[in-house]
Amino acid sequence: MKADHGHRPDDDPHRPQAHGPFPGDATGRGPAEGHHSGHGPGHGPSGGGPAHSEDAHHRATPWPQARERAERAARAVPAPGAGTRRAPVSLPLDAALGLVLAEPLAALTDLPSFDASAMDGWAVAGPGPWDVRDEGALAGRARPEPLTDGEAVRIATGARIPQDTTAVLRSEHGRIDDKGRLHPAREVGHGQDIRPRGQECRGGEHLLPAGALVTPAVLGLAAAAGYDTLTVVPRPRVDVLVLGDELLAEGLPQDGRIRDALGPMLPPWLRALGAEVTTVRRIGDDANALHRAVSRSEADLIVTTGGTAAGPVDHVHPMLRRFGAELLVDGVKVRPGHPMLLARTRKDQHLVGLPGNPLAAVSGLLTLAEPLLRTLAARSAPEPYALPLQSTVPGHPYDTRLVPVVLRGDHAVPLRYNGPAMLRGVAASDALAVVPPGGARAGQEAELLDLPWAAAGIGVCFT
Ligand SMILES: Nc1nc2c(c(=O)[nH]1)N[C@H]1C(S)=C(S)[C@@H](COP(=O)(O)OP(=O)(O)OC[C@H]3O[C@@H](n4cnc5c(N)ncnc54)[C@H](O)[C@@H]3O)O[C@H]1N2
Ligand code: MOO
Repeated sequence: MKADHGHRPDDDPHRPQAHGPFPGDATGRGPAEGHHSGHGPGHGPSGGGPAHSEDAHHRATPWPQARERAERAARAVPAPGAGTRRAPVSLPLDAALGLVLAEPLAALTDLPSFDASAMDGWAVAGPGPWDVRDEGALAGRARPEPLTDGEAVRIATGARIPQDTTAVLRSEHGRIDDKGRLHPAREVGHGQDIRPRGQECRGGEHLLPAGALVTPAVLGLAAAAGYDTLTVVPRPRVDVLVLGDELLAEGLPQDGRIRDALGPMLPPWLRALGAEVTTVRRIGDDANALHRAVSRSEADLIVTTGGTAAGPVDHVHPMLRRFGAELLVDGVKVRPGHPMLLARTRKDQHLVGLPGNPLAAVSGLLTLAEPLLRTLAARSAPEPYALPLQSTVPGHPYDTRLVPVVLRGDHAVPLRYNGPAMLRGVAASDALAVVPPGGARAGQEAELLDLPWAAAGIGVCFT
């Protein structure tokens, strides 16, 4: 399929910009690289096979709707009670990081669970000066003896307050005279520097709602509130099937064969999107192997790469037909990545077909796999945000473009090397800018899709 798709981008009348630098684009564009913006189905005599006819283009879903459909598809998976969607699981705290609470986090105790000192100093009873007891109260010790009026006892931050304490005097605010009596350097208010039991919450109180993301702070709160395990929505399971006979797993590209870029890229990216990657298989251009792999898969989502177009060995559409799968999205009005697709293979299983061109595959990942996985994992959508573009980005006449950008101050700087077969731009980028049909001028705001590691760092988002 890779030898010749029969497309000739340069012939395309809808190509919005010739090769060459973007007007006003400081970063320019990669050498001799188009974004295939116009080699859409049915344009010109070399427009491709039947799957790429005018019809195919009309069938294609506008980009925003494609994302909504992917979300809706996940919402339509029947709830766990019906025996399909995976039931919530109880996991030790550290294993729950990055997942979503399946039930509200209710405090298992009052917090603090006893009246405690907020400062190092003395617990005092009544107005000073006070007689100081010999023995002090340290954090973590059992209940200290009650104080009597006019008495003080050394106390550490976090230690239990003796009964009848009226305040804590900070160590820097007290002075002991030569007779061993404690004098306040300033007035001490009633209850000062005492953290009363239940100040943060009462036992049973809801601290966080179901649906909250388990962050490191949530793990801390859960531990403080008495939890050893958390009940969370399990990660959706994803099987990745990499198609293409031309792909090499190692060494230098040679003899017309190229390195598989998606096998190494997709599993960690999918994990960053909250998935558990259960299988990664390279299955060449073998229609039967593809059929077998799909029929055996028990994953919530199957992701295939390549084979979405209409070449002689593009097996994804025929395989889906053979399965009687329901095509929910068959092509999207987005560049790169327009042949991407979403199908329902079973009532509790979906398939996202990513195009083989690597940046087109990224586009499909963010357009279809991200909303689907996010919704299956019960995570909320990131707040949409936009920044002005530092330079003009030409658009496709009808389709949305996704363009790698770096974020510099309050601007998004479009990157070169953004062609569908290139990863050089996206590898250096922080986000993809959503460029509407017709393009965007310098200074115009563009919606941004953050790459999952851009804000959080690799260590955080890949756990
Ligand atoms: N007649 C037409 N041909 C094509 C059209 C079209 O509209 N009409 N669309 C083009 C577009 S756009 C894309 S994108 C590709 C999508 O094709 P497939 O999904 O069938 O992908 P392949 O043909 O298998 O591969 C395309 C390209 O990507 C390379 N590739 C594939 N897998 C990998 C991988 N794992 N790592 C690195 N590179 C990979 C492959 O060698 C090809 O060069 O179709 C166009 N054709
Ligand atoms: O331009 Mo294709 O849409 O590379 O994905």
